[in-house]
Amino acid sequence: MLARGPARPAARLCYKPKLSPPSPRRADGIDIEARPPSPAVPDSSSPNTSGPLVVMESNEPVAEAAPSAMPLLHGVPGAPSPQFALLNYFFPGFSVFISAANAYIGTDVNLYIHSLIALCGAVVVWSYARSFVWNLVDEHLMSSVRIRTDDEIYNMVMLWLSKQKFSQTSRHFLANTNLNSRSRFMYRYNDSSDEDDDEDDNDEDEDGGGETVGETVGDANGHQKSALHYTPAFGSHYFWYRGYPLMFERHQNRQEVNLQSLSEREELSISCFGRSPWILKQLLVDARQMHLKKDKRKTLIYRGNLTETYWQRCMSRLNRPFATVILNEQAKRELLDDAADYLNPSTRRWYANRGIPYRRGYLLHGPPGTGKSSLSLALAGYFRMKIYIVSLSSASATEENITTLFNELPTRCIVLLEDIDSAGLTHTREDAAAPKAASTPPPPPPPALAGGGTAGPTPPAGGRLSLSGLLNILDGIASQEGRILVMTTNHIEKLDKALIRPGRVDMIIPFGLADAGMTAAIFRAIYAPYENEHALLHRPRRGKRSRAKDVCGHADEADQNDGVAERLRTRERVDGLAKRFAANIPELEFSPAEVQGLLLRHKREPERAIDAAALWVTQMRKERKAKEEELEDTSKRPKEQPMPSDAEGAKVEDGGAAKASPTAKESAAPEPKGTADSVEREKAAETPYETDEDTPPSSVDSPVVDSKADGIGSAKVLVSPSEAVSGTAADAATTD
Ligand SMILES: Nc1ncnc2c1ncn2[C@@H]1O[C@H](COP(=O)(O)OP(=O)(O)OP(=O)(O)O)[C@@H](O)[C@H]1O
Repeated sequence: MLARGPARPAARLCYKPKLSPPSPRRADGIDIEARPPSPAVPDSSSPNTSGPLVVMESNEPVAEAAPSAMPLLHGVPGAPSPQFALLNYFFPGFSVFISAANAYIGTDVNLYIHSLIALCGAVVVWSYARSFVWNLVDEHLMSSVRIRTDDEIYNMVMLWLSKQKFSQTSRHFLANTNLNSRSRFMYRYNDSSDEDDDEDDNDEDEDGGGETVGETVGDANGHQKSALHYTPAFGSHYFWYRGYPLMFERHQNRQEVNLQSLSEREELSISCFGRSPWILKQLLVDARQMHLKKDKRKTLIYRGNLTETYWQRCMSRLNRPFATVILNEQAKRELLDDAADYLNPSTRRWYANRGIPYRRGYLLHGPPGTGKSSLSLALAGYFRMKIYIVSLSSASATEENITTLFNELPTRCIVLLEDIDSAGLTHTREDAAAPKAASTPPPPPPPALAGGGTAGPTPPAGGRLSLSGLLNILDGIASQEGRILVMTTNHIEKLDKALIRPGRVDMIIPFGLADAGMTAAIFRAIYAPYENEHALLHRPRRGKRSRAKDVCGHADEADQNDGVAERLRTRERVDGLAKRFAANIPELEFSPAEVQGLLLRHKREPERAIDAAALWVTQMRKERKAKEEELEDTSKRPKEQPMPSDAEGAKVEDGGAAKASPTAKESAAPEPKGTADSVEREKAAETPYETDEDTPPSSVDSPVVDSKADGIGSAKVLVSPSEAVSGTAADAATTD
């Protein structure tokens, strides 16, 4: 449709020539007009402007709506307006946006360019101003604390955070199965067994009605998987703490560019308003207490890493109740009283006033498997002390290393030196290396020491710890005060008098083989039901399936309804059975550990344990006899055979001399494997199965070697396959 008329001559005069022929896209890429060129539009260059004006009506609005979009208004035809070009330069795609707005909304955004530029400027200025003001506020009106991953406080704060509501509800969060720092500086404090804590945490939550923190998941077999903990993601998070608004920030520390993973490079900070940081300190105290509470029911065990000379936290065990260590009641009471008196805060001053070094030492001695380590652990748990174990028979146990370790000990702790007789301290290295060492008793201590003097034998070559070195570490002038030293040995007679003189050892506690009373007590400890477990006894024999269920800890309804009365009845019955069992075991012939081994094979069937006792005794005796004969053969052999090679000698030199001493129990001679007792004796003889590869193969029926049941020391302990599934029953029964 064409129109002729004088309605808008100016518009036509001005625009038509420039729009003809209209181009869908200009040289600068800006869409101006999407309409097809109109053949009726006269050429602007044509001088014939007086001719009839034929204009497409549809072009009119374009001519009117476009002026601001038309850059030629500003001069050079086809050139974009400066603002337009600038915006397009800084915001690629801006022109597309403008065109789209033009085409679809009919709005000319160019009209608002100035406003837009002003807005952008305002935003930039605001962001700068805001950060400037915020920095000022932060610096002068706020307090903050930074927490790095290489300090234990990180673990504490993370635990605390994971229990806060804002962590639970945060939309951006990190899920962790292990909250502890991965920093290599911190790794030493980490404890793989802490995963077990989840169960305890949940218990506490149930008790205290606290927030749900971890979600421990059990599989069909009742095995617990690690709990999930949620902590706020990287960035800033705001929360309320004791009525104060606080800000938690989690940063990635980009300056530390190394091969560590992301979580190792993070840093936490918590800020509060006000110039006083007391609320932050309060928060840290809370976090610390929560962390300590987590370990409240645990005994923390540290092991001396002699290569890198630091104490490595190797595990935490539920406190072992003192009552579960079967020992002469009077001896136990005396030990407890003595330790309690020593640890009393006023005692330290008492010692200091009299110039007496504030130290206490106990020596526990007796045959293997009689409860020495168990008592040490129970003592640590009773007084809530950490236990530090160091192996003096290690090749890296030099005087310097041990001194460094002892200097790092906290003031209140238990230091455990296990099997001190086997540390090779009573003789020089040269003596120990002598080929006869494997078959002859060690030489008597040098005369200088026999009288209790502190001068030791010649320091061994290679920097190994000497007796005098150890004595200096234990109570030399530079040695630390405040700790309790516990030494255990199977051969008190081998120890130098200097080592066990009063002042170094203040109480000697003997442990013995099981008498009737002990045997009955062990029986009761295993079969008596505890409040937190369903009765194991007197279940009607059921199908395989239901028995398997019990093993996995699923209590059936009847078990759940077991009341106090039933427990009492069961205990009475167990008492009677215990007496019967004790009557079947000869007194002072077997160690408590050996008796416990037998019972653990029938841990849900006390009657069967009683029935099996007689046969077990016969087998044990047979095995012992066979072992003694082998031992005799072995002891005769050196006379007929050539001397051992250098390599064998070196083994003995590495602390093996005492282990190879020719007593029936401790002989290193090969023995038939496969029974609990033979493996127990392997433990006693400290057969050096250091790695899994070295572990002898075990059949289904034979016990397997696992980490030590009492969790102390690196020595291996023996558990039956069923124990391997459900844990050490005796120990489980004794947990609080
Ligand atoms: N007197 C005891 N009371 C309770 N349990 C005992 C006793 N003796 C041994 N046991 C049990 O036997 C196992 C081994 O005990 P423990 O390690 O304490 O013996 P030990 O005397 O330290 O042995 P070793 O001299 O070989 O180190 C543990 O599971 C422990 O529960």
